[in-house]
Amino acid sequence: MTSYKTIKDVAVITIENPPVNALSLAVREGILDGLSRASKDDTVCAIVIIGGGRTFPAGADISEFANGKAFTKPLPQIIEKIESTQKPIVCAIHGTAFGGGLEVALGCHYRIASTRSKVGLPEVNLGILPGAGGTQRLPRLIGVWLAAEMICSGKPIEAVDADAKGILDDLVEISSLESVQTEYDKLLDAAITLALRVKNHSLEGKRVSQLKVEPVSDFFYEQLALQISKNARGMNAPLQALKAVKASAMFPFKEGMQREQQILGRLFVSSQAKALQHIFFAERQTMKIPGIDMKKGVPIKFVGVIGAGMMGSGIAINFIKKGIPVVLIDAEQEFLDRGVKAIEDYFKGRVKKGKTTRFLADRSLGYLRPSLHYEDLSNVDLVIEAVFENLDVKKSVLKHLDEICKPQTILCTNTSTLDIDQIASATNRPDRVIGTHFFSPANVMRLMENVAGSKTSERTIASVMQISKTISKIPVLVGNCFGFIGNRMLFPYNNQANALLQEGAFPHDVDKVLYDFGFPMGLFQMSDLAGNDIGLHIRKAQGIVDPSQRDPNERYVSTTADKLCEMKRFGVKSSKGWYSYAKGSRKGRPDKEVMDLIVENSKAEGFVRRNISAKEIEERCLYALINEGFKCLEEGMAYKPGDIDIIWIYGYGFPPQKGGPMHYADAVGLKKIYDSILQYGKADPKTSAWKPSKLLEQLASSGKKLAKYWTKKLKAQSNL
Ligand SMILES: CCCCCCC[C@H](O)CC(=O)SCCNC(=O)CCNC(=O)[C@H](O)C(C)(C)COP(=O)([O-])OP(=O)([O-])OC[C@H]1O[C@@H](n2cnc3c(N)ncnc32)[C@H](O)[C@@H]1OP(=O)([O-])[O-]
Ligand SMILES: NC(=O)c1ccc[n+]([C@@H]2O[C@H](COP(=O)([O-])OP(=O)(O)OC[C@H]3O[C@@H](n4cnc5c(N)ncnc54)[C@H](O)[C@@H]3O)[C@@H](O)[C@H]2O)c1
Repeated sequence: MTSYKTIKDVAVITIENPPVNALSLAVREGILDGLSRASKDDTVCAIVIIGGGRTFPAGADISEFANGKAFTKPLPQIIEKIESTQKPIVCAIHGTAFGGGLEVALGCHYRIASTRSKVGLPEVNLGILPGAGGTQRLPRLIGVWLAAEMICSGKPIEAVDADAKGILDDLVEISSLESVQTEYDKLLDAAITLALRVKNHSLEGKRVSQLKVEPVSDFFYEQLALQISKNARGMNAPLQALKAVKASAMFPFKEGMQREQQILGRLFVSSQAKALQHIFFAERQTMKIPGIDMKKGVPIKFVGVIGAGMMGSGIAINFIKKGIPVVLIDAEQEFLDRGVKAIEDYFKGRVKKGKTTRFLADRSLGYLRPSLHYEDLSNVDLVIEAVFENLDVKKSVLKHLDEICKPQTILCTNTSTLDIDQIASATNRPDRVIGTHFFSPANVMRLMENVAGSKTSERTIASVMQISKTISKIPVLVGNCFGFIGNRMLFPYNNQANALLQEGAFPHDVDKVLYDFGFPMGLFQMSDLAGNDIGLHIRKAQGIVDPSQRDPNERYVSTTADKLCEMKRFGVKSSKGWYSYAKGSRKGRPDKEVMDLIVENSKAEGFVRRNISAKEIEERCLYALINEGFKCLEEGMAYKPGDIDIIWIYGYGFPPQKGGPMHYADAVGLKKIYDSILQYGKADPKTSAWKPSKLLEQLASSGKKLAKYWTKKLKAQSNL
């Protein structure tokens, strides 16, 4: 896990724990061993600590938090040992020196970094704080203001910025074209040169823990706490981290460290830390699917996008930003021009905001080729259609593509609801047809539901999952069912919100509960933002708007939603929907007209309105959502509970500190949820969403947790 060598009388401790050199127990032991050897060897005049491969450690080994290994030879002790070593220690940073990695660097006496590297303390994103002295050393090095900002936001910074802030002693210029090996060689060279230069220098002023912290006024802490409460609403760790930073300015180092460790201890066992660490791993597990070998994917070097509308133009941006050429097709010149303009405007905006340069923006735009002719797609490796949501239109587009594209081309559909198998049946290559469900805005939202049809091949799945990663998306493979996973689960959740209106609640009551739970906005606000006509369109396609076509045994909850559309209350775009909006504003106000309509409809539909508690609103919306998640798992439409959590966090704003709906279900207790579902179902027998999932029933009665049960199940499958 570490190696040791000497170069020109400098001991070099190299951390070798790929892929990110996490500071596992074996690494910590290796560092201790290296320090001891170097201290004892009289020929060694200085020490360099460097990461092997592509990076300096990206942090403590997160998997050791759950199994308790983090407490054996804990990192704070190792860093204390580094700092107190009598020979100068130079830390050489490339890649990402994050969390414990940066804390190790802060324990070293000198720090140099490649200009390509990044440093940061992202622990708050995992529900904890920099717990190896980061909250005490960083303020001593760069001052409370800058340190608090970095620690409480968790955002990494570029090496050049870190140098300007005073974190680094020197930078090693590395161009973007140089290989990681060249970067490593140059960095090591510079580190040894620096080590030899300072070998006889006193370490006075080089041990960061001995530096003084300039106190700042309480006003600063209050302002930052306010900002944190707004930007990281509902998250505990950033505010607790701020307390630890404050301690650095109030107490000597040793006492500050005690405060840091006390706060860390509390955060470590918090439900938020568990949830956020679950999300960290779940996000990285989406590519691991039983029976799919991701290495079987074929490289995608040339892409076609059909439909230059809102989704098509956003989808095209993802590829050209990564230098993958795109032919963008539309049926009409006017719509093609509009799509191209939207793409150009996007890049102009980025240049204006300083997020890219004119040169890079032009280079990306150079990869875009607008066209009205399908024939220009004859050579692409993959095509994504984003034309109107109509089965016949999509089938005819895919049939045409099947005739024009080379036989290996993968044909993707961005449908939100339609059956992938039916769309694939229009082609002679159903094995190469797959759903790629982007979320709007497609160039911003990181989630992609990739939908496998019954005939989609392993190669097609692997290719699409890989290209999704290449364009920086978080791909989740899902099964082919109505609404896939995200929208399918949205239906019962939304259904309960509307049912609550019939029984006594108003939109702002429901939305407040969901906002307080941690969603960025409630369901009615979301519906107003997306456009209430979308829901109506779906209900019409389901044939449930016309009372004569409805199943009399299923409760209909959308009378008010339907009437809102009749009244042209489509939402923000028409300045009125569930709420009313001042022109140009997205902040809605409760509207008497809507409230009267809700009361009138309740009466007409035979409900006696009652006060509904926040607890009931929360339970009904969330438990209906969770029950559907269980059904997706038992039907094999979702492969892992964590996949569902990722979809809901990245696609629908489920609060990450609660870990996603399936993690949250385990935290609440499956028996409690199951019993409540039975109770709500008894009171409302005409809502099929209350029919409990078999899987939920089985786990609730056996007292098992979903996460454990599923991990065991997947293990058993992979051993078959
Ligand atoms: C007394 C108590 C003592 C406690 C002291 C606390 C000390 C400290 O303050 C706490 C920390 O450092 S907290 C940590 C603070 N640091 C952070 O929060 C940084 C977390 N890491 C990242 O942000 C990203 O991984 C990078 C940007 C580093 C690389 O991105 P990329 O190139 O897209 O790569 P990728 O796909 O993301 O990962 C590749 C593989 O590495 C795995 N893995 C990664 N980091 C890991 C870790 N720390 N650990 C374990 N594993 C880690 C990852 O799961 C994946 O595994 P798989 O099996 O192949 O799926
Ligand atoms: N809008 C969303 O929020 C969203 C989210 C996820 C998925 N989707 C799905 O993405 C698809 C597109 O949605 P949108 O909102 O971008 O629609 P849109 O109406 O903005 O764009 C559709 C474009 O397709 C073009 N088009 C229609 N038929 C064509 C054909 N035969 N050949 C070439 N071009 C053709 C139209 O001219 C138009 O420019 C739909 O299937 C939709 O369900 C939409």
